[in-house]
Amino acid sequence: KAITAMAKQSVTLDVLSYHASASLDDAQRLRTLRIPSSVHFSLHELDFDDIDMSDEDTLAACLRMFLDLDFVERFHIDYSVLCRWLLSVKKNYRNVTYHNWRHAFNVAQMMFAILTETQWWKIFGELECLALIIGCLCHDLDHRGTNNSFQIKASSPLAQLYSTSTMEHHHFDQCLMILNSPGNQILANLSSDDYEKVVKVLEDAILSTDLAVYFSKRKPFIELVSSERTVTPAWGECEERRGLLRAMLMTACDLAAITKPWPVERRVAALVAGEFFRQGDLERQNLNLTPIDIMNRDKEDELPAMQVKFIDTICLPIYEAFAVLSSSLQPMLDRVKSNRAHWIDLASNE
Ligand SMILES: CCCOc1ccc(S(=O)(=O)N2CCN(C)CC2)cc1-c1nc(CC)cc(=O)[nH]1
Repeated sequence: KAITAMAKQSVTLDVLSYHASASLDDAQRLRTLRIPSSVHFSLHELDFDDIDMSDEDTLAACLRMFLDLDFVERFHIDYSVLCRWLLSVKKNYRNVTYHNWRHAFNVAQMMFAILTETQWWKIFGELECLALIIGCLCHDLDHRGTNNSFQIKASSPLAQLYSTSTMEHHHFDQCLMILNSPGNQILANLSSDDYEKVVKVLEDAILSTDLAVYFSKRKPFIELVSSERTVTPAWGECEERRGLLRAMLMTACDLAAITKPWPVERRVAALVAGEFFRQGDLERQNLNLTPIDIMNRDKEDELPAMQVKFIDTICLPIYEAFAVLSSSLQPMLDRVKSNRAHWIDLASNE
């Protein structure tokens, strides 16, 4: 108990020292920006690509999402606080190859696009939509570019704090810390009842991005989809069904690069590979371990075959289920299949 408390203390100090709130003039500048429309930013598009956007554009696009989902009015969010909160969230992503601010931003945009294109925002209601968007923006906060098994193998301070879903618990911790930091409290004007509901949904959403949790929830979700075939208004009254759909939505948005046009998928896969290979290097150098294949630079030419396995075992089941639930999501499934064909092509050319 004492050890855990000390570990928490030392990690918290380490994390607090890292936790940086946005500077006042950054927030002031963002505050005075004119915010273009969601059409200008293509925020409703399922094939969205952030490559041509500046960091400032991504922040303006987040403000646009909050404005269009009516969060600012409905939850009386102070606009300056929202600007500072967005900057603080962005600042607490590290400069790693893949799990950085751009990844979080893309996940949030995909959530916005799916909730609006399917009209499922009506099923979840404003509170749960607010939690989902905040959850997407915060779901990988302070990621170090290494996965849960690395934390355990390195017996990192985070692994001493959380033995399961190690990183995801840390991302949630960081999310709460920023939400409770002075000048960043975007939920300050929620009733305590609403605040508690948002935080509960937020925790479930962020913890759902651990693929281990996805594997445990996927079977009941697929059974629900095959019996229900569509999301009816009745789901609005069923906490269990909404919880399952929220969890699957987080995974679908987290892995959505696989559903994007080939130029996007191949670019993002290179970032994922870069981060995996760096972890493999760390495992060799620091832990004196031989990395698993996906993180082993020496097996780089097997990457296309790995992507095919990733698509078959993890991606196709969830995007097939979503295409059944809503025909507006069919283009995502179609692109997963065409990306699979590209990876097969590259795998056979080795
Ligand atoms: C691109 C570099 C290789 O990337 C992969 C290699 C293998 C597998 S896997 O499905 O076999 N599997 C996943 C679960 N692990 C525990 C064991 C390995 C997944 C990926 C992959 N993951 C993501 C999510 C971060 C994105 C992405 O594009 N590709």
